[in-house]
Amino acid sequence: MIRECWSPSLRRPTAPHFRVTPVQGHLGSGTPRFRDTPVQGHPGSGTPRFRDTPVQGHPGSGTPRFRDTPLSPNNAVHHSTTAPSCSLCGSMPIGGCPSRAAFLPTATLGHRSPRHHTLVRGGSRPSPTFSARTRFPTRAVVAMASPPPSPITFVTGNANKLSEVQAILSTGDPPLVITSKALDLPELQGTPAAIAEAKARAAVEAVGGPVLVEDTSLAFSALGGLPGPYIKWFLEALGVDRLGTLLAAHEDKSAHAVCTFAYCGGVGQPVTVLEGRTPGVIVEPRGETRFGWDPVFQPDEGGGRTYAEMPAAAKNAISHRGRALAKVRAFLHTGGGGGGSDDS
Ligand SMILES: O=c1nc[nH]c2c1ncn2[C@H]1C[C@H](O)[C@@H](COP(=O)(O)OP(=O)(O)OP(=O)(O)O)O1
Ligand SMILES: [Mg+2]
Repeated sequence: MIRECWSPSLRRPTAPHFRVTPVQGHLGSGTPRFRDTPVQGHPGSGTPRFRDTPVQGHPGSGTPRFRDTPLSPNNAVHHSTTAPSCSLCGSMPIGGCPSRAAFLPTATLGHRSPRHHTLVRGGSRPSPTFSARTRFPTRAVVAMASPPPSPITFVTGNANKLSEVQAILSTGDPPLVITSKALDLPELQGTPAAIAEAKARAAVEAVGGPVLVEDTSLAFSALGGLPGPYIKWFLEALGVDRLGTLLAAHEDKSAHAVCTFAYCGGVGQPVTVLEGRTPGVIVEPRGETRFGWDPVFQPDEGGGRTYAEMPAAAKNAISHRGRALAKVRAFLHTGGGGGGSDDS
């Protein structure tokens, strides 16, 4: 079986730009996954973007590290304000609602850096039910076009990711409706595609319906692609100011940001993986320290600015996340997600 995806700019596709090809026997899942296989004429199709690399189970990966409790509609309204989040990586601490926010011990979150999750506005500790780490706006509803699969839930523990995804999907053509759920899913070691797929499988078990997840990498050319999907831990260990020291001994400061989305329509259904990437260089930090490694990543197409120096819309227009979401939108709106598209 081959599914085909088209450029998002084409409402009625006329020419396939890439194919989403099933791959068997990945991670012992028993069901095929799909990988995004470059074909003729697709930008960046010169080399395969995914490699099938066996992934070993990561200790403790079998279960989510944090539990979450579904919010009632009332809660969703109550939490409609912006939740506090880690100023460095965007992770959201317990109590996304400012009126109920509380401190969460750094160790509980697996964050070793004291700069993470230390500032959370007042309120008491949540009830034991909320051993999950966060509450945050759980409704990311935007205008609905031709409905892809019923509500798609974007599962992430990162408030900054969520807001970028909301902004991109709501302004895109066609717009896409998503809801969201704050869960910190287990992350395996392996390729970005393998990690994203495993996150999707964990997410679909937790949500029970169509889910979208993503995993973000920052790959340094001089280091053979590392930190890659492990950037989160390097960022936490070094802080954004010292991230560049990893390249101190190298002249080549080039890097690329990669966003790997994985979509799964339901429990037991195949996972589709779609990737966006943006090339750039690692520089001394410049701009607002708001989201992860934005201050040290200067995209080649950014006019000399770092991501952190760019307005949100400018970043989204060329970002790894924007590019990946363009593919996600095209995939879903051409019936790839199993929803009611008439494109055949
Ligand atoms: O556009 C971005 N600009 C700057 N930094 C970024 C970006 N996107 C992700 N990041 C950071 C967040 C995390 O430190 C690491 C990715 O790790 P990653 O596991 O994908 O994210 P996460 O754990 O925060 O959220 P999630 O619950 O969706 O896995 O890079
Ligand atoms: Mg993560």
